[in-house]
Amino acid sequence: MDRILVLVRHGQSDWNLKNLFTGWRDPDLTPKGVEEARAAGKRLKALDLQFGIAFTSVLTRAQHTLKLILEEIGQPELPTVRDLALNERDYGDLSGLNKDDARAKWGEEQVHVWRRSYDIAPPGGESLKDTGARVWPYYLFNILPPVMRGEKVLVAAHGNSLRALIMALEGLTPEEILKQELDTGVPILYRLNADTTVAEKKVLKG
Ligand SMILES: O=C(O)[C@@H](CO)OP(=O)(O)O
Repeated sequence: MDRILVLVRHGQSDWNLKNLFTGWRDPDLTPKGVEEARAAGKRLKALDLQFGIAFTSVLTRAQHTLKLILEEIGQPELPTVRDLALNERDYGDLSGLNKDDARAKWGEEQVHVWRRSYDIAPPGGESLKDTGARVWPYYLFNILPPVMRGEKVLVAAHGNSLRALIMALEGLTPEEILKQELDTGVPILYRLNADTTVAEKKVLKG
């Protein structure tokens, strides 16, 4: 039996383009982001996967990406669950600020720690560890069961909520997850073993 899980970060958002901390704010995709999402759909279509269920966050950029992928693969009516457990890491007080302005104000090093450290949260926001504390149980109780039943599962979410998920899925250490960057609109296909560990990982880049 195939146990297939596909993770995809949303296409470029308006605030990715403007270089703003986004978190739980809700910008839509740019035209480039729309293209990235459609291209992701085309790459998945070429694999001829019939998905059984999709999961996404409550944020527009992830839902829009999912909608475009589902159109491309010819499954626009796929049952979809939306949950804020999959939302982007909450950037707290940094939300809406320009990333270069933040570096000028607080310094390169501090901003890097806020963006990529495992357990240091930006002021008023979540660390990756905090994000994992909501993503991991959601994965275990909601996403993993259909995968293990053989339904192919598609998850459209965000850079840091997916980094948290990947950390658990691949058993990465806090040091290893620091270096993991996810491209917008690039699906990652996992095939799982019967014991839920990863048998195979493919990054579906154009
Ligand atoms: O702004 C955000 O919410 C995220 C993702 O775009 O940014 P970062 O690259 O700092 O994790």
